Amino acid sequence: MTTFQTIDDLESGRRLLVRIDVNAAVEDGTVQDDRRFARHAETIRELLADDHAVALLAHQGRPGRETFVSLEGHADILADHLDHPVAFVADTCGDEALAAIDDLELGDVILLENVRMCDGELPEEEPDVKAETDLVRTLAREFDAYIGDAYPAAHRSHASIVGFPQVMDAYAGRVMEQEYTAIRAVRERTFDGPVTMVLGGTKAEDTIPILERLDDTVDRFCLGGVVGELFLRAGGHDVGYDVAGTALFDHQWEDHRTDLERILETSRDRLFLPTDLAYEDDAGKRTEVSLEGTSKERPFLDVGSETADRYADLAADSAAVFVKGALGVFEDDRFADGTVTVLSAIADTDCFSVIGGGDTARVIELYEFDEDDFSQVSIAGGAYVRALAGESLVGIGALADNP
Ligand SMILES: Nc1ncnc2c1ncn2[C@@H]1O[C@H](COP(=O)(O)OP(=O)(O)OP(=O)(O)O)[C@@H](O)[C@H]1O
Ligand SMILES: O=C(O)[C@H](O)COP(=O)(O)O
Repeated sequence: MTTFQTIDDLESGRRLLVRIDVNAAVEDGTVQDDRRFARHAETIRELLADDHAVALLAHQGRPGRETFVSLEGHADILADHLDHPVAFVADTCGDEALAAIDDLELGDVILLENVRMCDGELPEEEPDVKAETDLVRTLAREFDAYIGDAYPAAHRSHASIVGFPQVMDAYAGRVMEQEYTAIRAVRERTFDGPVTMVLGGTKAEDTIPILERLDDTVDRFCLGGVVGELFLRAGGHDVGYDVAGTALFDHQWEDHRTDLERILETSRDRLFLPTDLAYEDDAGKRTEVSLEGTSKERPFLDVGSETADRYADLAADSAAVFVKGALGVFEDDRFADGTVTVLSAIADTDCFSVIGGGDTARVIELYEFDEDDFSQVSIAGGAYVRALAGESLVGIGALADNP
């Protein structure tokens, strides 16, 4: 078992650099979901109770995307959860940040600007390369210790995840510790009956390794969302094309076509694909169409009800169900039916269930599911499924290697 120091091992009254992950859905510049904030607030609250000074480091979105915004609003949300001031600093490792860090006193919390605005944070590189970045070299000397709490980003070999533990005393925060322990326990379980995985969402790069690596654990994969459409396209159907300028489909098709076609060929008996899809008609209403009636001129935004019912039956008949990624654009309630139907079936049975995905976990709140109806809800997406598939996460490895 991987072992790392946790915040239980910290002496009180230290100056701490704490990497959290409050990356959230953002619309028109505003954060739409506070689940990750609530979880990290637990770690920060404990650190404050032990009289530490806390500087938070976090990211939001990726350069070039609409969700790549400042963390100013995030500081307010965090302060609400903590019921304690969180001062936002509009700089990450320049003079303004260093001045704010200099002023930091025990019991204070500051949030530094989006770390992905800093040179050196991206791209993914080896930890020793990341340790040499200006970001790490500059901030490391300002603190007594680094706390790695960003479990949802623990699969990314970025400077703020793997660089600091190379050069600083490092500890896991509560989110890192709890999510790691919970997924590890799931991996060790065996189930008396079929195991089903519902895979949707937008990221083929997260889904493809799961399909390959969970081959002997999962008996059936129910596919939907953008990923499901890409598989349908690999099977020769007229879906999975960029028709609304999103660059969600065609780029992923170019990058992953060979894998999609190969997996479809080799795992056909385990893959369940949509047999109908839903779209917005000219009157703005949800309309469903069977696969024979699809056209590449139209965006599909959800699986149809025949597919949703079939997936719900498979889930209800399972000993365990894992969910990653939504089956449709659930943020629009016209296209939430697929995801909500399947989650309702899972909630209504007593199978073991894990719901993961930073966006997907939002469905629970938006559609008023009771979290207790699921065995576990992870705030992570890519990290959760990689860990479930037995991959080691670089962010965990970095904390474990810390002397
Ligand atoms: N057909 C579709 N077209 C466009 N977007 C879709 C479609 N189906 C699902 N989505 C979108 O997929 C998103 C969830 O996918 P994502 O890959 O971000 O999954 P996640 O695992 O929940 O999150 P993360 O990996 O970021 O933690 C939702 O916001 C939903 O709107
Ligand atoms: O939301 C996530 O999955 C993590 O914060 C990682 O974000 P990324 O996929 O942009 O690296």
